[in-house]
Amino acid sequence: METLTDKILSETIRVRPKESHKGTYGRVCLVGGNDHFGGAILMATEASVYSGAGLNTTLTDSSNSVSLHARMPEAMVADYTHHQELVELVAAANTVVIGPGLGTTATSMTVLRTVFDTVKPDQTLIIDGSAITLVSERHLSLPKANLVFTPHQMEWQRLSGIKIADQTDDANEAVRQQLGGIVVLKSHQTKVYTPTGSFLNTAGTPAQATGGMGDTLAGMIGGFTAQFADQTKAVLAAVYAHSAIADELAQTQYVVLPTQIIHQLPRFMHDHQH
Ligand SMILES: NC(=O)C1=CN([C@@H]2O[C@H](COP(=O)(O)OP(=O)(O)OC[C@H]3O[C@@H](n4cnc5c(N)ncnc54)[C@H](O)[C@@H]3O)[C@@H](O)[C@H]2O)[C@@H](O)CC1
Ligand SMILES: Nc1ncnc2c1ncn2[C@@H]1O[C@H](COP(=O)(O)OP(=O)(O)O)[C@@H](O)[C@H]1O
Ligand SMILES: [Mg+2]
Repeated sequence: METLTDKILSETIRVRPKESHKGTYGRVCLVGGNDHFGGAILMATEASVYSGAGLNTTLTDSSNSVSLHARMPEAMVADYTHHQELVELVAAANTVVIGPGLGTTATSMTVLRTVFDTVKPDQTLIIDGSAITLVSERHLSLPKANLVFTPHQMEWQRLSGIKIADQTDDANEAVRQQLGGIVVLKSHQTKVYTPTGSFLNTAGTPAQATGGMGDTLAGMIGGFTAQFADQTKAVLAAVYAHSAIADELAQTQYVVLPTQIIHQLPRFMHDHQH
């Protein structure tokens, strides 16, 4: 297993060409946030915006619309129960993030099915949080797309059937092969299983153990994959940057909040562009 270092940042985060516009930096569609978990999709969206994705649209419960706009006028917002709008916005995206705060109700399931039925093989689909739980419990078949799963250990237990104590590299990689795509197995030492090898993230700190930290990572992976061509490197760079920023902040902070990581992103990416 390879260890992730700063190198992945300079290999991935490109100096922006002068001749470019918002369309150059990708469209991200973020789907989630029910009437109880609005904060999750808010953090995912903010992470994608601050990572530099050119256009960001959030599909969520209508009760989250005002708070989302108030925090992030940069993002567009639509109601995820409007079927046609959901289909059109998902179809127009380069990257789709589904799951942060989506919940596991009948509405959550309808939204997830619509997204799975709409995505195409050239799109990147990040499956996080409740979406992983729904896929596991309802045995949903997965769409053909560049799939990125971002489970924590309990969500991986649900999805893979491997108990946390038995989550060895060989067992995890075997299930990744069945699923296809990339698996970001989140823990105090996150491991990323990809078709081209496995990677260990030694960055990160217990100061990160706060609700919303994974929602933030999902949004960052959205922003990075929409902008940077090599999808595997984009995922690895997002995973590393998320923890490396937390390590910087933890030098002087007891806890690091997800939104604090988000607000460091433009500065951190500036310092590591190549
Ligand atoms: N502000 C918000 O709106 C928040 C919404 N959230 C959303 O809530 C939904 C449910 O997600 P949860 O993860 O809370 O619930 P889950 O029930 O999926 O997982 C949490 C359980 O897994 C256990 N666990 C074992 N190993 C773990 C590990 N390495 N990391 C994390 N947990 C581990 C925990 O102890 C806990 O019992 C998701 O859609 C998520 O996006 C959470 O992200 C919390 C914040
Ligand atoms: N002790 C820890 N050390 C390093 N990273 C941690 C630690 N605890 C949590 N994290 C990181 O925080 C994130 C938690 O993700 P997740 O459990 O999905 O959070 P949420 O769903 O609440 O947003 C992951 O990226 C994980 O690696
Ligand atoms: Mg999570």
